[in-house]
Amino acid sequence: MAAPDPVPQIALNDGRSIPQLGFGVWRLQEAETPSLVGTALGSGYRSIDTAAAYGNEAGVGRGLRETVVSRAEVFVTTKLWNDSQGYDAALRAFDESLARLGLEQVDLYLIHWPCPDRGLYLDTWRALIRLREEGRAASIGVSNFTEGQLDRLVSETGVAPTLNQIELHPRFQQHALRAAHARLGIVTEAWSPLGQAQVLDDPAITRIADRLGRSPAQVVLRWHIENGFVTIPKSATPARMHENIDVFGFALTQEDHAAIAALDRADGRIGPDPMTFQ
Ligand SMILES: NC(=O)C1=CN([C@@H]2O[C@H](COP(=O)(O)OP(=O)(O)OC[C@H]3O[C@@H](n4cnc5c(N)ncnc54)[C@H](OP(=O)(O)O)[C@@H]3O)[C@@H](O)[C@H]2O)C=CC1
Ligand SMILES: O=C(O)C(=O)[C@@H](O)[C@H](O)C(=O)CO
Repeated sequence: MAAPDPVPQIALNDGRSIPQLGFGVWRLQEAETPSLVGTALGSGYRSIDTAAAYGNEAGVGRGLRETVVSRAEVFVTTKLWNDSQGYDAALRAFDESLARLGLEQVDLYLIHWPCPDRGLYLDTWRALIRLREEGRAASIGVSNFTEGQLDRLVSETGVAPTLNQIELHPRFQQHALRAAHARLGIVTEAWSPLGQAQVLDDPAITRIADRLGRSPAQVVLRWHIENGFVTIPKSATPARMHENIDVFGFALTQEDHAAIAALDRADGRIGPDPMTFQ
């Protein structure tokens, strides 16, 4: 199989950068994770997105240790789960994640969900700022935060997250939140970029795929790339993992973008609502 073109880097507001396309590992079983991480790295991925809640941080760590790719070449993201919010609890949870990963530092540490009813995301953010100051989390960010919650982090601490990882795919395009990110200098990272495969059989996508001689997943991922998002598709299927990173050798037209823009729906959310998810 030919090697795909290299993945571009996206600049973060702290002077660092993140590969624009990475490998998401939600729902990978711990036992299969090391070998699939190895396959991803062999396919050219240099960014892995895990979380304490995924139960596979140890598998990610093992996969990283078992590869010939050096640790310095791989951007590792993990996330703090909701029951570990609060200043001291967040510091403990971070230590536990590092121990499971077997790493001394992660490239990016995220608050997984804001959990507004807990009232702790601001204290949690202060803990992440400390972790960044200590250098153990090279960059820090959030996931599933709303515009109001992002504004509050910035106004209370003066530190904007590097990125906000949010549900984003052709059926749920998040225009308002993306505009807030642009205003605050926050990168948009898309989770469930393929809409958990539910958008792949949409005729608007398959028509473009047929014309370009590409797969529907490649069309959707190319749409993310051309919009400037960071994106983290998941697959447990080696051929699809390779296909998903091979999206840098073709381009969509303005007509393609218009057709995909028309797929946005007010009720297109697949995952939980960040305002209520605990
Ligand atoms: N911060 C957050 O709250 C969240 C973060 N995430 C992150 O985002 C990542 C990606 O999101 P996820 O929800 O997994 O969904 P995705 O949108 O990445 O879709 C994954 C699904 O699509 C299938 N698939 C992948 N590639 C192809 C392809 N080329 N052709 C056909 N089907 C394909 C996979 O099947 P198969 O595996 O069988 O190949 C799987 O069923 C997660 O792994 C996680 O890292 C996800 C949800 C929430
Ligand atoms: O995958 C993630 O990162 C999530 O947060 C999801 O698992 C989320 O918890 C969910 O979809 C629960 O149904």
